[in-house]
Parts: sequence; structure tokens; C-alpha cells
Amino acid sequence: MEQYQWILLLLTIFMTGIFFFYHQSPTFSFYCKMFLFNGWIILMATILSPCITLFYGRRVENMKFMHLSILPLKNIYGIKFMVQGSENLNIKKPYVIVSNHQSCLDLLGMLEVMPERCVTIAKKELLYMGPVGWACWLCGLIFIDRKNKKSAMDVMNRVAQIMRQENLRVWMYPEGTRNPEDTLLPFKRGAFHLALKAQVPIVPIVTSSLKCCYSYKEKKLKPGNCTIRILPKIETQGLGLEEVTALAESTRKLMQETFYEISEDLHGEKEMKP
Ligand SMILES: CCCCCCCCCCCCCCCC(=O)SCCNC(=O)CCNC(=O)[C@H](O)C(C)(C)COP(=O)(O)OP(=O)(O)OC[C@H]1O[C@@H](n2cnc3c(N)ncnc32)[C@H](O)[C@@H]1OP(=O)(O)O
Ligand SMILES: CCCCCCCC/C=C\CCCCCCCC(=O)OC[C@@H](O)COP(=O)(O)O
Repeated sequence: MEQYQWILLLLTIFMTGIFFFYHQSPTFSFYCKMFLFNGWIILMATILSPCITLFYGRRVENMKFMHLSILPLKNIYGIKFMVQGSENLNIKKPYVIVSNHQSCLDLLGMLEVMPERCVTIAKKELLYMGPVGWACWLCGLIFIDRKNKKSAMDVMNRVAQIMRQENLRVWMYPEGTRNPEDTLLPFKRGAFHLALKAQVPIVPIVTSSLKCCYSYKEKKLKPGNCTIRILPKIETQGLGLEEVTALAESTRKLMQETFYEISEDLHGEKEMKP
């Protein structure tokens, strides 16, 4: 046999093996799907970042490229988001969005409803993920070092100063990390300090339980329907920094109740856990 025929034969055996295991093993198929999910993001970031750098540089409007390039994943995986309360985002001025964070699929939900001129606060580790970090930086994401409280607060305080000047909306995950459980984690205070310092409203956005489509523990990634509910804005004008804790707690309570209400598989859960 010629060398190329050997290569073709080996490739066929390899692909048949992949196909076989994909259908035999749910764990293997889960890892294949996750590989495709991350691979798609890396590919898009690698293709688009040099072009964006060349033509536009760093600016918040580049978010639309992230939107266009990442949303096909929603169709590839058959994940549908039903959005409720879109009218609550008809606010011309800056505001802070706080949202629950269950898994990497939140990226799809976030891009589904994200308003114009909106930046996300992200962990600085994302910046070091090669082309993905570069793409995030180009889209204006703001990075904080969660291990260095002082530097994180300095960054947040600078954001509070510029968000009104530059008419920015800021998207934050006040749980501070991914949380696949049904009870929201205690909220970090950064988002509330930001809203009070900038004297801008807070808009809570709740995504229903993603367990119908995704569970890392169960190695599950499958099509499903989720709900995203955008709640009415919470005004902060006139409130002082001494209200931060109360504001964080009442917002968390409201979001937890909404989470139970819109998560079909959790109907019946009424009691707030601590
Ligand atoms: C084009 C191609 C496509 C490519 C495509 C790529 C796709 C790429 C996907 C992107 C998508 C990103 C998605 C990322 C999503 C995440 O990375 S989530 C993780 C990062 N985000 C966060 O952590 C935000 C939430 N964290 C916070 O807000 C935290 O408060 C901070 C600012 C980090 C500080 O952390 P901490 O010290 O642990 O916080 P905390 O317990 O809140 O506060 C401690 C004390 O400091 C006080 N404090 C807090 N903040 C302040 C402040 N600013 N001023 C004064 N005092 C303050 C508190 O009031 C509290 O005081 P006490 O009550 O103890 O008296
Ligand atoms: C030379 C560099 C090598 C590059 C390697 C690149 C590997 C990048 C792999 C996949 C990129 C996918 C990025 C998806 C980002 C989804 C956002 C997200 O979910 O971030 C997690 C963050 O909210 C909370 O983090 P933790 O739950 O605290 O953890």
C-alpha cells in the first residue's frame, strides 16, 4: 500500500472509533461536545482577534462580534432561551446587571440578552487564555484579580467613575464563581458598591436552572429550553454605602425566588435556604 493509503486507513479506523465510542459512552460524547464548545470559542477568537485589532482596536462595540460568533453554539447544541421582561432593559442611562452564574452555558444566555454598550467583569485568569483572552480584552471586558481584594476594589472603583462618563452598562456575576447548585451563593458586594458609588440602578437577570441541558457532574449536555427573566430595575439614587449589605441580600432573595419560579424542575421549592 502507498503511504497515503495507510494514512487514510488509519484515519478511517480512528474516525470509526470516535463514532463508536460517541454512541456507546455518554461520558465520551459529553467530552466531545465540550471539546467542540471550547474549540469553537478558541477558533472564533483566533480568527477574529487579529482582524478586530487591525480594524477597530479595543472598544465595547466589539461585543457584537462575540455575539455573532458565539451564538451559533446555541443552535448547534439545541439550547433555546425564552426571554421574559425585555422591556425592563429599556433604560437609556448606565446601570449594573447582576445575574446568576451556573456554568459555561451562561455565556450563551448573557449574549442573548446583553444590551448595547455593556461590559462584563471577569476573572483575570481569562485574560491569559491566549486568543480567548485577547478577544475578551478587545471586547472591553474588565478583569479583576479575585485573590487580590485591594486591586479588585480599585478596578471596580475606577469602573464606578467611568461608567457614567462613558455611558456603560456593567454585567456582573455577584456569586463570583460558577455555582451549579439550586441555592444561589451569598452575594459578593462589588456590584452593589459599584451601583451605589455610580448612583445607577441595578437590573437583576435570572436564568432558570440549566440542569435540563447541562450537568458536569452527570456528564450531560443536551438540547433543552431555559428561561431568562429580566426583573425591573432597583433604584439606588439617594442610597448610601451603608445600605450595601441590605441591598445585596434583598437582591439575592428576589433572584432566588425568581430562580425557583422559572426553573421547571424545581417547582415546589419554596423555602429560602440560608
Ligand atoms: C470575538 C470572539 C469571541 C471570543 C469569546 C470569548 C468568550 C469569553 C467569555 C466571556 C464571559 C466572561 C464571564 C466571566 C465571568 C467571571 O469571570 S465571574 C468571576 C469574576 N467576577 C466576580 O468575582 C464579580 C463578583 N465579585 C465581587 O464583586 C467582589 O466583591 C470583589 C470585588 C471581587 C471583591 O472580592 P471579596 O473581597 O471576596 O468581596 P466581598 O465579600 O464582596 O467584600 C469584602 C468586603 O469588601 C467590601 N467591598 C467590596 N467591594 C468594595 C468596593 N468596591 N469598595 C469598597 N469596599 C468594597 C465589602 O462591602 C465587604 O465589606 P464587609 O461587609 O466585610 O465590611
Ligand atoms: C497559550 C494559552 C493557551 C490557551 C488555552 C485556552 C483554553 C481556553 C478554553 C476554552 C475557552 C472557553 C472560555 C469560555 C468562558 C466562559 C466564561 C466562564 O464561565 O468563566 C468562568 C468564570 O465565570 C468563573 O470562573 P470559576 O467558576 O470561578 O472558575
